[in-house]
Amino acid sequence: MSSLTVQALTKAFGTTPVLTGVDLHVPEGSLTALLGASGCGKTTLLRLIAGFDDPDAGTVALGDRIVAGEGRAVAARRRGIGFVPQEGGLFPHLTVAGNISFGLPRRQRRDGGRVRDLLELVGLDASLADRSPHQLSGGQQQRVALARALAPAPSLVLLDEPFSSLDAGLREETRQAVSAALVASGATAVLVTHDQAEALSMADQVAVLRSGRLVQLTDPRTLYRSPRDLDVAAFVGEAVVLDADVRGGTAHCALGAVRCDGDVADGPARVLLRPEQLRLAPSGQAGALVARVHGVDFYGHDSRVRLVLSDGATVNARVDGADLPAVGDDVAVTVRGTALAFPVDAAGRSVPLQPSV
Ligand SMILES: Nc1ncnc2c1ncn2[C@@H]1O[C@H](COP(=O)(O)OP(=O)(O)OP(=O)(O)O)[C@@H](O)[C@H]1O
Repeated sequence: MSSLTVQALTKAFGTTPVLTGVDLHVPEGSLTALLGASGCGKTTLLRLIAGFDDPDAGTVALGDRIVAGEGRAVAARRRGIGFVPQEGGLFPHLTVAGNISFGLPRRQRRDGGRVRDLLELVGLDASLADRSPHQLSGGQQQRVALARALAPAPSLVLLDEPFSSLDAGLREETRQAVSAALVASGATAVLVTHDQAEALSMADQVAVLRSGRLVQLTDPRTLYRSPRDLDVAAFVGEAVVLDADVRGGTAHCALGAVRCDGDVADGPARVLLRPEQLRLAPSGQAGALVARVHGVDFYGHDSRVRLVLSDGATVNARVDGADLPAVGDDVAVTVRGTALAFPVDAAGRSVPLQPSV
């Protein structure tokens, strides 16, 4: 396995820029999720890394070997990159074993032990080796596709929205199996997704792309807790955003006085909280702010309670437990933990806390 380093990568289709100056380093043996809205350039970046397309400028390197840019354009099949497409892309006329051993040298193809090891790696029973792809579930097909990609011990594995065609239950189970297989094989991997839960739960680091630019690259916890701007905040989870006046590190907003993270300048700001930071109790609690419930969405494991604050602002709280308030109830709201404050400029826009990557 190798590390992956992308530097100043730029690509346009005709006159439309699709990627602009993307810098990305994926350490050896780690998984990076490329996260972004539809059309932001995720697949294009993956294709440039794989060698299916050439960049206009910038470089792609596997370890210290440049495979694209600076006058080099190593062919896709010579990059030693494994690829897992959206819907498996298994060869329908080959068995599972035939698919997995397809990219192996002829001598190794007859080695049944290698296929069994790879099936075990992706959490599938060896008895599936003789089946045809159409005799497998969608999740099993994706695991076979990963086994096929890992078979020739590639320097890098690219996964292009590999779970998007699976239903919710199968998706979670397949994600866990794929994660475990990637870790066990020590693979360096890049996963394209527009699903924030997938990115946060699977990746060592998340690269957030917006309009062809990398706007933030960090570990999942930091991304969720300290997004660089409010758009990233809303993209990686539900956000409670309120206008505030910051004084001495405390934000005064419709939820009362809330301590801010880090050093924050005094002045107008927009503060970010997450819905799970809001605690609800029966109204009448001394000193607590009162809000009216105008909706409850029950999910089983937890619920979203939609609230209207006294100034008319609407916010969502995520609460667990079966003892939920009813629509129309007044509840006391307290805030747990700190808020992230984004200063507001003269035009009333919130200012990012960090430059783009
Ligand atoms: N071959 C092409 N020719 C012209 N435009 C293209 C080509 N491939 C992609 N694009 C455009 O480049 C932009 C980025 O596309 P890309 O497929 O990389 O986005 P994406 O983030 O992967 O989107 P999605 O999540 O919907 O797959 C889009 O506006 C798309 O229309």
